[in-house]
Amino acid sequence: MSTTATPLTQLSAWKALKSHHEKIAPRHLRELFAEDPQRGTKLAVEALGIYLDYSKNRITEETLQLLLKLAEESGLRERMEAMFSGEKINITEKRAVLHTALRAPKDAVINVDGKNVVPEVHQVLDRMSAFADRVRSGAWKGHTGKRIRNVVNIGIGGSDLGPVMAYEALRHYSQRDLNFRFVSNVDGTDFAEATHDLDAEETLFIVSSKTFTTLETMTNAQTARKWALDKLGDPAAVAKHFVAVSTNAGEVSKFGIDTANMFGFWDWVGGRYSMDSAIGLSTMIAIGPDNFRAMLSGFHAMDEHFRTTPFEKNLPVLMGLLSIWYNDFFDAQTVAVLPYDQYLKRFPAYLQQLTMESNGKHVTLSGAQVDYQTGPIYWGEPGTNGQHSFYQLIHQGTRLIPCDFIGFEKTLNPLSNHHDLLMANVFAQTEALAFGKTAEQVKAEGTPDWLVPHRVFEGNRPSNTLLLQELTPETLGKLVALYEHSVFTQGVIWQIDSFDQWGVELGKVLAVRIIKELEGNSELKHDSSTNALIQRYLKAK
Ligand SMILES: O=P(O)(O)OC[C@H]1O[C@H](O)[C@H](O)[C@@H](O)[C@@H]1O
Repeated sequence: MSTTATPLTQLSAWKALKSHHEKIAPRHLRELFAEDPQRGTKLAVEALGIYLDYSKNRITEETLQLLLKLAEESGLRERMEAMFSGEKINITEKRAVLHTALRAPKDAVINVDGKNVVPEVHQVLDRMSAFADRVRSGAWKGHTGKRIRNVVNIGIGGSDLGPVMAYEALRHYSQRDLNFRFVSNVDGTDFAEATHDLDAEETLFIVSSKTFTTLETMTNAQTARKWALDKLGDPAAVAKHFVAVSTNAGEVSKFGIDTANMFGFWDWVGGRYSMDSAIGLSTMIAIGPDNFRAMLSGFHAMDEHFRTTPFEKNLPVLMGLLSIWYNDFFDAQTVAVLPYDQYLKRFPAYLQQLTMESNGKHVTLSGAQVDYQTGPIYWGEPGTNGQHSFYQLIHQGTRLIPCDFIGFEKTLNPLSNHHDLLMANVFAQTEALAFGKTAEQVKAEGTPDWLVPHRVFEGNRPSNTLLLQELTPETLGKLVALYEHSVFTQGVIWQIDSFDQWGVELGKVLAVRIIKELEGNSELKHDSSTNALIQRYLKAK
């Protein structure tokens, strides 16, 4: 694959956007809405039951045309095809990027190095389904003959965030007589608190790690093994209480898990794109194979939408382009993701890895230093909690924070008027952010002059509103894939490798060196700060 492209800032659409931005920056959303009474429905798209209202963005028709031209000039269409067809677009690791194959239908053909990967994907899904059914029905017994009541997923990064997010998101659909826990942090507290009330005879550990070498996960897995064997006595118990999810059969056997109890995946699945591979085993046990497959069909529907829909109606492309607009032209540093659904409470955390590990890059595919900003910081909390915490800064602070509001037309828990109150807040927040409140309006309310400036809302603060029908496994699949492809769109435009994560390495290597120093008496050869910190810790130990 060629890595030489016209530098981003030399593209004609980029240059045009630069000067266009000067025209748009002083314009207020109040004026833009006043100029076109249809704006609120014109700048909106609906696809796959997802309604994206992007009218409350600081854009005009011209902005949109220029952004769409930027996507064309960046070769988005070709790069998309390269990804979907299994080209090795992760150039620094020489790997294909095929999370889309994980949700492809059985009869699809997707070749990697001349081999169709789809049959293997479905074989693993079938094995997962059979296993999940046995755990759910109680047919799978622990070592002492008791049925499994607790499922503990041990993993970190992509081997944790997807499973936790999906479990929380789809809790409504989960089998309620099974408990699910997630252990990720190497801090012993995480394991201790997750297991303190569990009976080992009824507990199944899923050790999830793509590489099966990750320090945190291996440490937690060893601790789990000891915890289980201390209570169950017999090393043969491992076979009934531990299964592995990994690409590395060798390390799985070394750990003592029979590869018959291993569910595999492939190096063309990135960790942060792996929740619908075998890494989703805990999700499948929770919601059942049929619901899991419904989730995969949601992912697939969004894949097809992304691949086949013209850019101007393409949800991930539009969202990706809007993110570029604020990040690169307005110098916005962050994006707030605000789901108005308690079940999506871990969605912002999940998105942090997806977006920031993917697009937190400072060189282009050819290794040149970029001279523009790449991935913004993603953050957020579910509404309405965030409103009583950090929204103050979004409304009246000095920074521009584009927001994604996510709401559902129907609730899964219709208690009195809760859902109306929740949704009223979504609509009120986006309205307040966009239109604010002028000094005249504040004065007209009888506010004393000295207080007026404090109570003025400038407005002109942009947001997207995503309105979905109902939170189902299928909808979740669509929503996650929407963000995956938005991240891809942005990475293509920035000309970066969105699929490696070298930035995680240095800290890991240094930690390994320091672990030895904490255990032994070796001489400390760090800088004066690191030396002093380590010495202080060693003294107190
Ligand atoms: O699944 P594992 O191999 O254990 O990796 C877990 C995580 O750790 C790494 O450091 C990467 O930064 C993540 O992308 C990955 O998801």
